[in-house]
Amino acid sequence: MEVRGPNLQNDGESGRPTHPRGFPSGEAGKSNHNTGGRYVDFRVSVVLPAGGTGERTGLLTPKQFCSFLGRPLISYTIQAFERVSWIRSVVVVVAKENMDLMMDIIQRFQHQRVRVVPGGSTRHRSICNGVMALGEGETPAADRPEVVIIHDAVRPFVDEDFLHKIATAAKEQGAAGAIRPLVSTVIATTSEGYLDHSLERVKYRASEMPQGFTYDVIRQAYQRCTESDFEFGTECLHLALQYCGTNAKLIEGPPTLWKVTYKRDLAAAESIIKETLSRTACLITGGSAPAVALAGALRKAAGALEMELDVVPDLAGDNGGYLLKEWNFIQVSVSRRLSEVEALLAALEAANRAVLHPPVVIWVHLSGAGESSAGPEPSAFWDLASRARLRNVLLYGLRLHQSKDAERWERSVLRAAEIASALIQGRSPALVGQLLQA
Ligand SMILES: Nc1ccn([C@@H]2O[C@H](COP(=O)(O)OP(=O)(O)OP(=O)(O)O)[C@@H](O)[C@H]2O)c(=O)n1
Ligand SMILES: O=P(O)(O)OC[C@@H](O)[C@@H](O)[C@@H](O)CO
Repeated sequence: MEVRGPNLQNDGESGRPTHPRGFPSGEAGKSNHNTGGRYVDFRVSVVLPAGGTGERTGLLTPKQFCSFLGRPLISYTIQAFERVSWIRSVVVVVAKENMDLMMDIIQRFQHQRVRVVPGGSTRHRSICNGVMALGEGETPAADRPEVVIIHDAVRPFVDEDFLHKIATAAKEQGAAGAIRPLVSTVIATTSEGYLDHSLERVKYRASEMPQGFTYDVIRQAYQRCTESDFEFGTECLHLALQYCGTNAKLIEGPPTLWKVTYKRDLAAAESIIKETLSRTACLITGGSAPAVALAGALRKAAGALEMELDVVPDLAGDNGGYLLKEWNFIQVSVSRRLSEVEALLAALEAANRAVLHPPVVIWVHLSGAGESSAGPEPSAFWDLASRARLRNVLLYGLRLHQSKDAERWERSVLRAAEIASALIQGRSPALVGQLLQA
């Protein structure tokens, strides 16, 4: 039995899944927006095993459902994949008793392209259920993934570049896996608990996730493996080699690929999540051409500052998910009126998240070339920011005058990106309500 999340549908035109931020991915998984221009020309789906109980944390709540800033760990992992527009679908595998909880998380955080299938008594059984779900029933061959990425749901810090390396290598080699240097030496023990021998550490690596496989390889591996594999195995790469003769390409991954296993890992994950909160923002254009043009320039400038901007025209429909997932917003207005940013503040209040962590809102007033660069009454903006501050929202103002001189305009945009990045990183109460000039 599988349960489909909301809108597990295509964009209605091209048959491609829509990007979770409300605009379609390019052809055949080509990305056409802020994913660094990465794309693949084959179909990729993901299986996230999340059916465990997390015994080693010592907590009653399975670690994948432990929350940080009001959001379960698994939601952060799913979003890491949602940001990758060339991934067509995500299958989350959870214990039967957690299916409703998982569906609630998908609905609440408006995750797209996600479906939920029941797990098994072991990790391999859960992964197998996820893999089989990708091709079961009447799924036409043309809709089946060509590559399946398997990634533990409790490894939330995975980036698109590495996913791209794994998926590409899996397509070429049949299988690919992430590895990391060993931190401790591996030793073999005798049955009496003494040292038997130690392994030469330089010859070994830790097998991590994500891993990638062609769909045929991983499906065949699970069709052929034994009950003992299902019960005691921990390595999908081994199954591919043992049962398909497919030797995985091993790719050293970044240190961020670690798995949340013990209670201390949850504290580390929370700290990293908080630290990365200031590296993304949702930029709302309001749909006007000058604002959309500014958004593109700001996104490029912000990228150089290691900040990722997701650009949307508004927060209607699927984009409403930002109110639950994003902590930083940039509202661009070509009018001096504060109505658009007032609407954003009202939506944030309705989402009621500020008690956990103060969201940052930067109102950018873009005055057009040839117009007066006068902004709103400073006192009106100050009053609005003061009211927002009472609701734990940090509102800053930034005025940007569109210059006809291309070089001068480019410098202004870069300065605006630098100021926005500094405001988001700093979250300074002292600058709340100020109308800064880029
Ligand atoms: N029957 C299982 C067991 C594990 N997993 C998933 O496999 C991933 C890695 O496994 P692990 O870290 O061992 O998770 P747990 O089995 O939950 O941890 P523990 O061994 O401490 O109980 C986790 O996302 C876990 O939810 C799964 O889908 N189905
Ligand atoms: O064994 P556990 O279930 O704790 O964790 C799973 C890990 O073994 C697995 O994620 C990697 O080693 C790669 O296979």
